[in-house]
Amino acid sequence: MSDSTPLVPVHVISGFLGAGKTTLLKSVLASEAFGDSAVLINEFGDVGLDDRLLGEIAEDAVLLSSGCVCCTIRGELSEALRHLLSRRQDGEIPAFKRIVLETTGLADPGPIASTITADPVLRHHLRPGTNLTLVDAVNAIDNRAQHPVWEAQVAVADKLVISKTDLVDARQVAEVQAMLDAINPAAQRLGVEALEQPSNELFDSGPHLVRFTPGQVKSWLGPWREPTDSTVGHLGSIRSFRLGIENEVDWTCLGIWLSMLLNRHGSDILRVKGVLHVQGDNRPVVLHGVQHTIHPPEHVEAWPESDRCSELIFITRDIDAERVTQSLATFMDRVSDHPSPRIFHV
Ligand SMILES: Nc1nc2c(ncn2[C@@H]2O[C@H](COP(=O)(O)OP(=O)(O)OP(=O)(O)O)[C@@H](O)[C@H]2O)c(=O)[nH]1
Repeated sequence: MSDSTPLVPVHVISGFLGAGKTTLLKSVLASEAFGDSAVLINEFGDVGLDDRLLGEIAEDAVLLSSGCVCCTIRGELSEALRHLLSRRQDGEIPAFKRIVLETTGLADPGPIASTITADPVLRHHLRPGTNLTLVDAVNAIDNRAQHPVWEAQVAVADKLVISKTDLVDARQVAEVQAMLDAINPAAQRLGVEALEQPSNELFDSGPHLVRFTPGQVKSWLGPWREPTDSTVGHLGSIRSFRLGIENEVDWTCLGIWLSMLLNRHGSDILRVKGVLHVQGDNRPVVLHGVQHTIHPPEHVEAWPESDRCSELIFITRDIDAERVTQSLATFMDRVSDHPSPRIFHV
């Protein structure tokens, strides 16, 4: 486990067609806070409309007046990322501190993390960053009903922003918010001002970037909102739940169980986040994963005095809390040499 890393984060702007991704990217590019970014736009089809909207962008990476490097992905993401790195290495483009990737509106951003971590070259230079998902307030309810990828985009988000709130009434915004609470209660919510005046807050999440004070340790898991009765009715197949683990956790045992779970059900475990009290370790360990990928666990400075209970948050498709709780409890019981902790879900 490493405490700090020089790897360049790859942040992802996701959201269904027309949600406002390019509009946000334009604000990002105009903002001084993001002057040292490389921007990748993943276009669907042959004609890159967004790059025309952003200005004249050639197929190869170009330097924008903002100081950012921008290019369009025509082939595989891994190739585009390698190309960007080799051009940086050769001094053809300036060094950059982050990569911002705008996906197509039809993309599931989940596999992007594993594209980076599974590639032996990319993982030496890059790491997955923040998944930011835009949700169009006008069309969210219909999009959810008709396009399963909409739910996947919401489920993997670290941060969610509702766009176009100016075009709907307060009741509709509240309904969209409730829907998001039901799917991904742990994602941080940013207000619409985050789109107009982008700040570092857009892409700051992840254990890698933040040095927590003890009081903030659990806050990394995000604000947990209990789904209300009115939202539970239309949860669909995606659900979220929290596992609490009392007493210290046998890290080896938990690691094996999680690998087995993801190996078998990875495509249905959309997101896992956790803060763990590991046996023999005084510092909290944070863990996060997206689908098949679990990122290397990292230490956080210290626990708050009052609460050392481990927590894992799951967002799953067609897998319920009872099953996961039972599976972990049984595995710990049979495999761990240490007394089994009490495991419960909420
Ligand atoms: N009224 C209003 N319009 C918005 C807002 N955000 C984006 N738009 C408009 O919505 C339209 C689509 O925005 P884009 O930024 O192109 O959306 P996108 O997600 O990049 O779209 P695709 O590339 O097709 O997936 C544009 O006309 C934007 O000006 C918003 O918050 N309010």
